[in-house]
Amino acid sequence: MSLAHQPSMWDVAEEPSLAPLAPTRHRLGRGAWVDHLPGWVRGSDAVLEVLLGDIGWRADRRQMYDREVAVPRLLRWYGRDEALPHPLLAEARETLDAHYAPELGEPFVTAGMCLYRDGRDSVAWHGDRLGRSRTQDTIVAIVSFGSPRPLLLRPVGGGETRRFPVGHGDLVVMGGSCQRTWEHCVPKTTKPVGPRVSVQFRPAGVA
Ligand SMILES: O=C(O)CCC(=O)C(=O)O
Ligand SMILES: [Fe+2]
Repeated sequence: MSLAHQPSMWDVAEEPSLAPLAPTRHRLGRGAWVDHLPGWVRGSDAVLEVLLGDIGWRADRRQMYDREVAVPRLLRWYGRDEALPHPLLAEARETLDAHYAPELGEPFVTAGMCLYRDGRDSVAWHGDRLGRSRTQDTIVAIVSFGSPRPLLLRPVGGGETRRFPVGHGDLVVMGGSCQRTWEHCVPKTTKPVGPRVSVQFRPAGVA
């Protein structure tokens, strides 16, 4: 066998794995906080490749006043009983469960996914307030893959905007009263950015 055909470490994509879950907590005020851990997932390329594949992404439309408009991102929802498309994501959910159980008191059950195809895709200012999160504290954990985009947060009713970069393999966790007392968004950008996939883990009854 010639040397040229021997597999070398350079040919083999890094196996995805998780760094120790030791995020930095940012207290936002009003009982809201954000935990941020850049680079939580190592070797994220293999996960991104699966997420950008044919996993059943849906283009939604919604009513906006008197017209129907395209939702500016693709969506995929994994309910309680559906296997996640990459084992690293199941491991991430288990690790998040163990870490946040003392505060959350219940497991993360669903995984909502958004695919931002380019800078024209976005999510407008909102809180995840469908369900119990409208009235109760909860935790939403987001793992990002692909091109970095910022997640912005601002207090409901106005105030200073906080900016958390969410890049390939980064973890951002919104907790406490964050969904009720703050809003978040991923703005559009005219910069040339590639696709980004956001994986949001939520407890039952929160959306
Ligand atoms: O893209 C993100 O990380 C945020 C998505 C989001 O806020 C949502 O789907 O509720
Ligand atoms: Fe959200």
